[in-house]
Amino acid sequence: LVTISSPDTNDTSTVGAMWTVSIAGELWFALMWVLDQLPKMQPVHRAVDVTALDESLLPTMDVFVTTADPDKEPPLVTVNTILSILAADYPADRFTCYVSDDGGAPVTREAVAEAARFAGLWVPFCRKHGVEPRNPEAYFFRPGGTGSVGAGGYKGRAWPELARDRRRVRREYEELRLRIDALKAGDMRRQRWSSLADGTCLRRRRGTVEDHAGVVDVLIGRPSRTPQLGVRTIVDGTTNQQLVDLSSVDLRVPAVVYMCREKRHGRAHHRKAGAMNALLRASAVLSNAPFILNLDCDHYVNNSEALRAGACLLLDGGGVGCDVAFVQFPQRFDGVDRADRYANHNRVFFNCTELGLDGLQGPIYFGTGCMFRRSALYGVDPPRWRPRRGAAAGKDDDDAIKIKPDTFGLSTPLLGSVRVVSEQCRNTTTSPSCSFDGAAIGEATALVSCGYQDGTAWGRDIGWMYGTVTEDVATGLCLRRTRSAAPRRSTSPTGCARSCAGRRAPSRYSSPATTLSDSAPAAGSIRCSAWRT
Ligand SMILES: O=c1ccn([C@@H]2O[C@H](COP(=O)(O)OP(=O)(O)O[C@H]3O[C@H](CO)[C@@H](O)[C@H](O)[C@H]3O)[C@@H](O)[C@H]2O)c(=O)[nH]1
Ligand SMILES: [Mn+2]
Repeated sequence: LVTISSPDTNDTSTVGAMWTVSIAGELWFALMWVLDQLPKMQPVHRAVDVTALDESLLPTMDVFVTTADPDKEPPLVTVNTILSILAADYPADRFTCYVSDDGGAPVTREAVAEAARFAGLWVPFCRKHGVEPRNPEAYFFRPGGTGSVGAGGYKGRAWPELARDRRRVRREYEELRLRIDALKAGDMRRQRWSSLADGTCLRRRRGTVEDHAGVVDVLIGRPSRTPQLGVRTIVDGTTNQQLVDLSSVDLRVPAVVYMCREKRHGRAHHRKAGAMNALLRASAVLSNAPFILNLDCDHYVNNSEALRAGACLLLDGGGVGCDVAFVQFPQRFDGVDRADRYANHNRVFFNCTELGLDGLQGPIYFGTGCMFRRSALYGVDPPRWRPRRGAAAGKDDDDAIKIKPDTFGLSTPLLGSVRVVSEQCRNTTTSPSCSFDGAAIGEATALVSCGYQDGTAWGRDIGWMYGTVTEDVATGLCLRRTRSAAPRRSTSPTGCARSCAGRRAPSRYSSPATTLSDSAPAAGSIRCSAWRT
């Protein structure tokens, strides 16, 4: 730098300015580097032992899938995501898959119904042979998928039987793909036709329909509590041909609910945050599960034990599970490059930064692949932060929560469900009542109308935050925001302890990150399809 001089003139002022700017730049980058290193000083590596979970005490779970535009997010990708969820290793009667279709597209609705039908074969097949991953496209056709390899990676008992079953299921899956292609082709024809006939029904902005009624539709109801074994075959409806012998396999498939929130021209819809809050409300009056897993439609569950692993951390988290607001799974983008030259596996962020942040107050919520505690999304403080109002009377009523109607809106069933959840942290094992009857569906439809949130705290103090394009980061940070006084109790709550996870030092709600996918095969991770939209 010292030797730089202007060749044409003796004017040293230009050189001085350049020198100053470059030194300032270097100092800035040095500061950035130091700031970047500080959060990584205390990385926390967690391991879970899903076998320690008591099967009969597993809490219920609601899984939310968001999709918005069938042109940018192919319905086949959404179908595969849904199938990877339905086939997850979690009791079928204890979780519900909610699919939000923000575009209100008939093609998405039909594709979800196709997925629900195909799940009747795919889910028992996965259970029978313990296949991984449980996304059929990845299983059959991706380079890492075990659906095309020999007996080497096989976990089940009967290799010849797997080979036979796999051939048949693959044929069915290929037919499903063709049906979805046909749906898409039909949809495009319909659009062209209707745009000629009646332009008003196609008010579109950036690819998504902006004007449609709210719909809540139960595609698969809640299955029975007891396994349905002993059925000899699944019979193909058209050819009456035996497909797969499922005589000793549980045939139950988890419940599937299709939802499309109401959208009206000129109203603010708040993009994904609005869709997530609509899902939160609708699911509250249907299944009201204490734990919620959130996935974008192009992010599938790569490991069938992911739901159990997340539940493990939320239940126990090293003895203070009730203080854990969310568990963020790593996101890996598949299929771009096996050697990962373009860093699609996000190793620096998920294996380093997020673990470091876990050692501080918890990692950042990254929009997808995240398991939440419902009460945290409602702004309910964790038990050790609640004032001990009953202490003077010798009674600990920490769990008593004040729920104001103007916060949540006027729906009485919703307020009732919020009360149940906020009092539940000590005992997530008593499943809330779950109902998919006509009254509940009607209430859920009212809750996804676009006027419901007017004058309430949705998007501000509860649910996903509005007013930002990165609602994920904002929501994650708000969950850790300290609102009440310092903790009164330092002992861990004992009601939901399980022997499974790592250590914790939170301020308010904490949120472990998991790197489970890299450490052991019995682990959870969320994989992303090859593209991002
Ligand atoms: O009006 C909308 C817009 C989007 N989405 C859904 O939201 C998700 C994410 O939207 P996308 O446009 O795909 O954003 P990305 O940049 O791919 O997503 C990343 O960044 C977002 C904003 O930070 C996060 O919400 C996402 O979870 C994260 O994966 C997708 O499932 C969409 O279907 C809706 O449901 N309604
Ligand atoms: Mn996306």
